Amino acid sequence: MSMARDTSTGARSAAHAAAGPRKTDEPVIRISAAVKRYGPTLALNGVDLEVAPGEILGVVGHNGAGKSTLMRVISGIEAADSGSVKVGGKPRRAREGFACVRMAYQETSLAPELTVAQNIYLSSASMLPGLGWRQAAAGKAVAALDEIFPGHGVHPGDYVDSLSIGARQMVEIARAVVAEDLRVLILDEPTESLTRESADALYAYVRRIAADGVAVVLVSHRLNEVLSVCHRVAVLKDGAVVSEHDAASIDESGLFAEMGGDIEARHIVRRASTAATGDPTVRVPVTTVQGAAAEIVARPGEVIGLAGIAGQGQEEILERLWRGSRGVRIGRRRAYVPGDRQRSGILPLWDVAGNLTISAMRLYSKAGVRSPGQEAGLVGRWVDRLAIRGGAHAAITSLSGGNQQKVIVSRAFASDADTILLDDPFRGVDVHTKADLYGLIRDEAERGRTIIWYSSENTEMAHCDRVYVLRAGRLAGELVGDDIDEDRIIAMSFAVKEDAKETA
Ligand SMILES: Nc1ncnc2c1ncn2[C@@H]1O[C@H](COP(=O)(O)OP(=O)(O)OP(=O)(O)O)[C@@H](O)[C@H]1O
Repeated sequence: MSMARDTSTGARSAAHAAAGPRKTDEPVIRISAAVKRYGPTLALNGVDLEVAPGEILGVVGHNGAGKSTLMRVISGIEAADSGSVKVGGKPRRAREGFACVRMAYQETSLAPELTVAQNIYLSSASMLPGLGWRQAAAGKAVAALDEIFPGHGVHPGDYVDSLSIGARQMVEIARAVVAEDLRVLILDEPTESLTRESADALYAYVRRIAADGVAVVLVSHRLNEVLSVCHRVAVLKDGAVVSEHDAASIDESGLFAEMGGDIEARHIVRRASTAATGDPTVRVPVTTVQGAAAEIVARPGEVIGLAGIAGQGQEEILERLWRGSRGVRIGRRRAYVPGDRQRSGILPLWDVAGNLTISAMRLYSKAGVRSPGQEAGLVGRWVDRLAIRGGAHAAITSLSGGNQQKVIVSRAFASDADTILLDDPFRGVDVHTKADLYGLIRDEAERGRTIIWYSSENTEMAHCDRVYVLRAGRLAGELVGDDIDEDRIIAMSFAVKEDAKETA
């Protein structure tokens, strides 16, 4: 169960002690001057990159820098418009792409209405028998999941749609490694939805296969994880590799600076609420870990955090608030920002403007007649405010993952909601943008809005005025103001003896 990121130096030195790239071998990936355009967007602008067998390469860069595009080109799903891309010394074959490259996607590529085993079959049919494929696929699925994520709890007969976002991510990774001749494994933001234990298990697996000679390319906004796990890091900016480093020779600040970010933005600047006033307008009855009746409350102008180990009831509280379930008190004007943009976030057939204004349309129409001018103004303001790369009229699906998430956040804040519910909304958003979003949350609270925010990143909770820590669906304690820090949240998430004191 996850709570925080592994920043331990122990993990880092262990990684660097692991077998490294095989310098004597030919690079397994060799890219020079790769260019890729999507209409007017130059997604790759002359990429040069080499990766050796057994090497773990980190690729970092801001939202829209071109990371996912580069990964699609390395896997051969898409061809570069120009330049040379070779894997295993050979160019891409039009239909197959690069057969020895497998990729686990940021947005899982699984078919939601099929089972885990059926999904494994779909992506690995060539290595499974025609007769008895069902059992063979189930066997492969279990073997891969057991090897990477011991104790995963996923059954091959489970329908993907019924799985949690974390379990789907595990299946996505397992699907990728079931391959006949795996020489390159690409992991695109693999840990955004994983618990800390699962992330650790994944990285242990990555080190094992790298030691066996598989090249691994890890794309992540979690710079601490990249530095812990990778041998080398390439920084991508505006579609080009602007620098490459041995992981041991650079730190997070250095990488961040090269990505083009403001280094200060990484540091949490707590801004205490000055706007929180009056009686609570939001009330949710809960039970404490000792079994007593209690309430989670929020006032206008407050930023309230829901914290603890993932899956301890935080999302259920948001859902009760969103639905206005029995016993819950909340105003009618409320907006919800999902973390799972694939399942409940984007409207894939609409453009950015449509996705952004859907909740605010009522505000900009008179007697049912819409006002395109006002809507365009609203969209323009939010596209500028959050620097949504792609602009108002781009198809939402053409945006990078992080930019799609910005649109969903904007949608909620652009509405007239006075309570905003945030369900771990910043997955896949780069560090710099996150800092902007923290500022946005605080500004909107100052305007009198109530923000209720679940985050699986405990460090983010320092932006809240008060934090409720949950354990096994119950309230384990409350932290206020400067007392909110990761250590206390973790202590409350696990504490048993101190419960009486915490919730007194
Ligand atoms: N299919 C597509 N159609 C049009 N534009 C695209 C498409 N895919 C990517 N782009 C554009 O190419 C640029 C690079 O996108 P890409 O997804 O590679 O960025 P990224 O670095 O992976 O971002 P993130 O960190 O947000 O996932 C963006 O401006 C994006 O809007």
